[in-house]
Amino acid sequence: MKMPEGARCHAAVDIGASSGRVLAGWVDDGRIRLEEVHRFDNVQRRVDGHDCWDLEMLFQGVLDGLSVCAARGLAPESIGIDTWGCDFVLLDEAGAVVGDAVSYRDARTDGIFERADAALDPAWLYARTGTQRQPFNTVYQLMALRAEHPEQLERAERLLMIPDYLVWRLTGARLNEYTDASTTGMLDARTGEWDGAVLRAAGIPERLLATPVMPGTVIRHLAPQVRERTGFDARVVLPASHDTASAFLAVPAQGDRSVFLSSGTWSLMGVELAEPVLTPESRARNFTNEGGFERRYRYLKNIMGLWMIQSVRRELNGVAYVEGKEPAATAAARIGGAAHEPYGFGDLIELARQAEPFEARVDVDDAAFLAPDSMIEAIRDACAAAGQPVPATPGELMRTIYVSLADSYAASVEQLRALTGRDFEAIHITGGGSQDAYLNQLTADACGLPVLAGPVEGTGLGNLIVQMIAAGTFASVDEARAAIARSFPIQRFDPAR
Ligand SMILES: C[C@H](O)[C@H](O)[C@@H](O)C(=O)CO
Repeated sequence: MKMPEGARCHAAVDIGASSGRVLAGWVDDGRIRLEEVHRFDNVQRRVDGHDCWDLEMLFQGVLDGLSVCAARGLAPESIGIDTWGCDFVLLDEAGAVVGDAVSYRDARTDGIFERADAALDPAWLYARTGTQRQPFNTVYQLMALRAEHPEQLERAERLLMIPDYLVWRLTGARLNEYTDASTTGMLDARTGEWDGAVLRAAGIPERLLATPVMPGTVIRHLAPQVRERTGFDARVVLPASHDTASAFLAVPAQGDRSVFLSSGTWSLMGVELAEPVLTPESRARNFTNEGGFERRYRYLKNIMGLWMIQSVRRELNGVAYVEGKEPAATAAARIGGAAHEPYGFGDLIELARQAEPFEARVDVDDAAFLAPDSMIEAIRDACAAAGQPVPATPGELMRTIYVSLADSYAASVEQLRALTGRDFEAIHITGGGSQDAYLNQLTADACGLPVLAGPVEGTGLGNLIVQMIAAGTFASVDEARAAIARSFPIQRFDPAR
């Protein structure tokens, strides 16, 4: 696709748990155009007994992508970065990284609630922060770090979330962006400021954190050494740095009768609200109140998502999730996996279809599925423990995941109705998972609502529209969403009953 002369180009750096992308985007004749200019791997490695992100690899991937933009004549006027939430980097006074960027799936927070709850009463914490209870929330990761390496917290001067860290590498600005800060479990949900009482109770030094900066803020130009490497200059603008915040912005819905589902490694299902919901009922259902663009709230549930499918696929294909960890092989062999290797996602969907009417259900939100040595065994064990049929083939295993995910979506929609008092007309699914027609149909059937699938580029697109709003191309999120609706195909799935 050729960018017309005079079009204003922006670059979205969008990094997920297994890969990163650099997208160039512009508006042409009222439609948003996108081009993926670069894709790079995001690999975790074992460092000192922990699963860690490779920060250098990520930063080089960003620089490579920006250089490709310039080489293709798509030098952007602004750049925004979004990534997954909860994970962070510590810097010392001189700007050296302290410790490692440990992944949220690392075992350091196993059993953390037993160790943390006395200091951080869960009901008290939820009433202040409105953050769902997940062992990998930044606040719990920091408590685990303090127990293992108190010297690191003492040495550290600043905490940057992963996108903040990359912004710092690009510009030299050390800041904390608001939407990603809201995944930490340390923000006051009402004010959007760091909650001093929570920080003190958790033993986290307040000096680590700076006043959260809102998405849409223009930060700085690229640092001189970065400019030299990329071959152009640009402003770095804060998008909604948490990828889920960006994904929700890209949902082409108007009004408040839609459920949003950002479908990728996680399934993030919820709605946009003007105020947080901090009630005991909301806590009991483990809904989270994450911060969004223009202080809107993303009221949602983190559902285990396509991670279960990705993990089974890796296991069947004998691929390790973390470099340096042996992939589990025996479980794949037990269900006849090796016979068909390598499996693509399309193969697995087809096998699930062929396994119908097999049905077994697991609670996809069970912590047993967060980072098991073998996802295949974890699912089979959960079925056996619940007296369900135990999947014996890759197809039956896939059916179990699909049916269980659709059930979990249906339960979340019911809970959203009860907790928000809203009635819903449709479920909008964005992200890579929106391409899975099999899951879309199961979701429509289980929820009894039409599914509107697309755009596939949820997170990157949301990143771009905040840059476009900052540049004055769109006057509002509603205007940008209307442009998304006319720019990308949306596929409809009606419930069978
Ligand atoms: C830790 C998860 O990645 C996070 O909670 C989720 O919201 C996300 O960032 C999905 O990409």
